[in-house]
Amino acid sequence: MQASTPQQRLAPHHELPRDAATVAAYRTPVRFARDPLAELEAISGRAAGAVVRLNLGFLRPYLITRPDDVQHVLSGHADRYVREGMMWQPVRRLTGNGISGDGPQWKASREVLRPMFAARHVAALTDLLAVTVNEAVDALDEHAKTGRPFDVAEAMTRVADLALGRAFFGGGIAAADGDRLGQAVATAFTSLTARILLPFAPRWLPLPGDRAFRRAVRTVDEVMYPLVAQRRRQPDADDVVALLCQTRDGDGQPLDDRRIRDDVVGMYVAGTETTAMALTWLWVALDANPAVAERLRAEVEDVVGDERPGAAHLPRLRYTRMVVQEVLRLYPSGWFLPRTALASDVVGGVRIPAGSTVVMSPYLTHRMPSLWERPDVFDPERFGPERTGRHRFAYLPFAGGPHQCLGSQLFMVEAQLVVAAMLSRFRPRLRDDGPVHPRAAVTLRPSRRLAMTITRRER
Ligand code: HEM
Repeated sequence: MQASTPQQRLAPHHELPRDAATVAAYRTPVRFARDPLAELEAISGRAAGAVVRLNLGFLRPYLITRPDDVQHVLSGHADRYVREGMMWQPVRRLTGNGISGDGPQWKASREVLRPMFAARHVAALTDLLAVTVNEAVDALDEHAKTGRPFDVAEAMTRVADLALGRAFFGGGIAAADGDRLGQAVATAFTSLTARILLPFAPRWLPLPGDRAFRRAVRTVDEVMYPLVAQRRRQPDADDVVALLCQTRDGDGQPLDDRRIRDDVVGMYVAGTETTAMALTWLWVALDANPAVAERLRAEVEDVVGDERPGAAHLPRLRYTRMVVQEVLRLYPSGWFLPRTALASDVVGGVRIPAGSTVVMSPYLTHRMPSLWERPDVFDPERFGPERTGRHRFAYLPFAGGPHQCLGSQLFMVEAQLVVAAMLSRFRPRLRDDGPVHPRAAVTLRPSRRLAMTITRRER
């Protein structure tokens, strides 16, 4: 028998599972509370891809960043990990247990919803999206006339709300109800922060934000249920609510009102804030990278010129697509993905006991120096056609595995249209109000308000 070499003895697959090194993040509570992202980035940098356990005092999640390990949890062994605990429990009080849940109810919802996001359907939706985006960007013209700055995040939220609103509700929702729904969902989300940060607080213990949350959920119901009733009376309408009203479940039964309400709200929650924040970061990235902005402007000029951007322009807006992909690398709206382990497991050589919380973070994986050359540099060329061979889970703004985002194609189309509509009409500039960095909320938000001024493009 041949003796093993030291390298063979050290090879990870020969090692016995070990306990994770624990990082006492609670020892630096002030730093952690002030800027959890920066702390997590520092911890992830020191761990260099190893699975570590964060001791946050009240919660001790395992942090998983290496693509192989992320793939293990999200895809290869996804059946061992569920969306329970941490942020999921509170979110579900808004969205119910369908598409944003897990288990059989989630599966049934996913099967019903997936065909609605197939390429064929997205292509059919593109014209509607183009009209919506063009209208929303037209509305900014007043700022070009007056020179008055506007809040970028608010403007992008409006575009995202309108776009998904039209796709989901067609003309079936009055503008005022659309605004009420958008605001209620946003309020419900922000008022959940305390519940998300204190996942073990019992339901009976009042926390800040609880009342606002309950009010917001009531508003969501007041808008949604009448809408479902209306669509049941108009079965030929062509939008997502109408399609759901016509759908039968696996047993051939129509979907009940509650299920339609839950899945539409679940998709709305998943798709609006994420889109709005990604579009907001886009302008931050362009402002900080004038050479990229100039090349983008030239592409839009060349492809769109004086026309109104639409489906026909999209295939040629190649650099635009690369820029959007790079925005999602540095600023992935869905920056953390928590799961609960159903059974004990071994990930990256580390023992994960049953019941543990594990957290994957596209934000951290996208910034690992072992995966990305000069990870802090904004460089759309990373997504050029010749760049292949990357690990599937090195880049995961839309996650992966069975819960992979349903709206990724819709988002890419919308983002290309927004860039093209903005740059074919305006020259945008952010007001210089000092540095801005990502702040961790349910999505990745800018650390301060961002004021934009626009002037009309000279023809
Ligand atoms: C920049 C835009 C977006 C980002 C970064 C994003 C990101 C994500 C991520 C990371 C997940 C996986 C969550 C998990 O694994 O627990 C997800 C799921 C989901 N996303 Fe998106 N998303 C975006 C836009 C959209 C849009 C426009 C829609 C439209 C409806 C949408 C609908 C969904 C749905 C329904 C799920 C749940 C899928 C499931 O669990 O089966 N997303 N998204």
